[in-house]
Amino acid sequence: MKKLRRTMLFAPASNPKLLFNTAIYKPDCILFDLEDAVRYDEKDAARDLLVEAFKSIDYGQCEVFVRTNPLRKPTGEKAPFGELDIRALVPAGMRRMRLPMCEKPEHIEELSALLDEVEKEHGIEPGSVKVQASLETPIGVMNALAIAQSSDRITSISFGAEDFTRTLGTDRTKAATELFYARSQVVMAAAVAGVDAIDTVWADVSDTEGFIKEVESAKNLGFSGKSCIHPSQVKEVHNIFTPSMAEVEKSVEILKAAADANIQDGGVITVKGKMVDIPVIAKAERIVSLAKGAGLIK
Ligand SMILES: CC(C)(COP(=O)(O)OP(=O)(O)OC[C@H]1O[C@@H](n2cnc3c(N)ncnc32)[C@H](O)[C@@H]1OP(=O)(O)O)[C@@H](O)C(=O)NCCC(=O)NCCSC(=O)C[C@@](O)(CC(=O)O)C(=O)O
Ligand SMILES: [Mg+2]
Repeated sequence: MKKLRRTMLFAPASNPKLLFNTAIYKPDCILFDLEDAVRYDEKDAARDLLVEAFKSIDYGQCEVFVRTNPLRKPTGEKAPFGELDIRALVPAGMRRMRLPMCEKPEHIEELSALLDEVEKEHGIEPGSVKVQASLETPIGVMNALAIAQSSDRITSISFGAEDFTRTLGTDRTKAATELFYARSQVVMAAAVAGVDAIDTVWADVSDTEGFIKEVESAKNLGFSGKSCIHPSQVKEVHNIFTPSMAEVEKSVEILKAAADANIQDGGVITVKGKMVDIPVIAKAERIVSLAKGAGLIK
């Protein structure tokens, strides 16, 4: 059954209330942020709060990620907080992290070497900490496939449109034409590497209509889910990324007919006048797997 990552709800780790409350909105994943949503002079306090949260709060079914600070500045020099974040949070229980501003496979290799060291030092199973590489610059997007294939730790890659448009030197528009090539590159790299692709945030919380259009477009492009910044966005994303009961029933019917006709490995039939062959069967299996993951069917 596919692990669903339809929603990743960002919550600044410097906000103690959000450390307690975010799971009640039932996102598939919570993404506690230590990077851009945390003031520079609150980075150490936010990390300390998050360490305590990991030790004392049960997040239930939510998969908990931390967006740490990066290990490197854009200039290539060592960045101030990334290593401190990892050395404090892995022993506290962090097993999923997003690396922001990932630009090349060497960034993942450096991170993986640090994680190897910290896991060993604390007697944690090697490779336990899984990584989502965040591609937020033209060079990061151009290197998407090499990054996605750079380590067994990578289970997903994400796209960050705010930093992407900043570093490209353009504006983020509602039409999103400036993002089309980059988004396509990210989903194709994820498909080739066999990992999930998570789309970027939508900052205008009040514009629900625009948000829904963007989420539908992300799903149609091939993303597995979307980063969210506000609880109100979670339900909309789940609605769009969860198959409807009509789709599920149709898929179950296709799978049953394919099994009865024994065409899983080749051959063609029609179901309700529509052709069913290997790709159609595979898509029906995907829908059934998503429906099981969402608890729609057993
Ligand atoms: C925007 C705002 C301050 C508004 O808060 P407000 O409190 O004014 O909102 P209200 O509507 O009043 O909240 C109603 C109730 O919901 C609760 N509530 C609100 N938000 C909640 C939440 N997130 N989690 C749990 N609970 C929440 C709240 O506590 C209240 O609870 P209650 O009082 O009990 O009713 C808040 O949402 C917030 O901080 N968002 C996250 C911001 C953030 O992390 N940004 C960085 C990530 S993006 C980025 O970096 C771009 C990127 O890097 C990457 C990429 O794109 O992927 C790139 O380059 O592109
Ligand atoms: Mg960013």
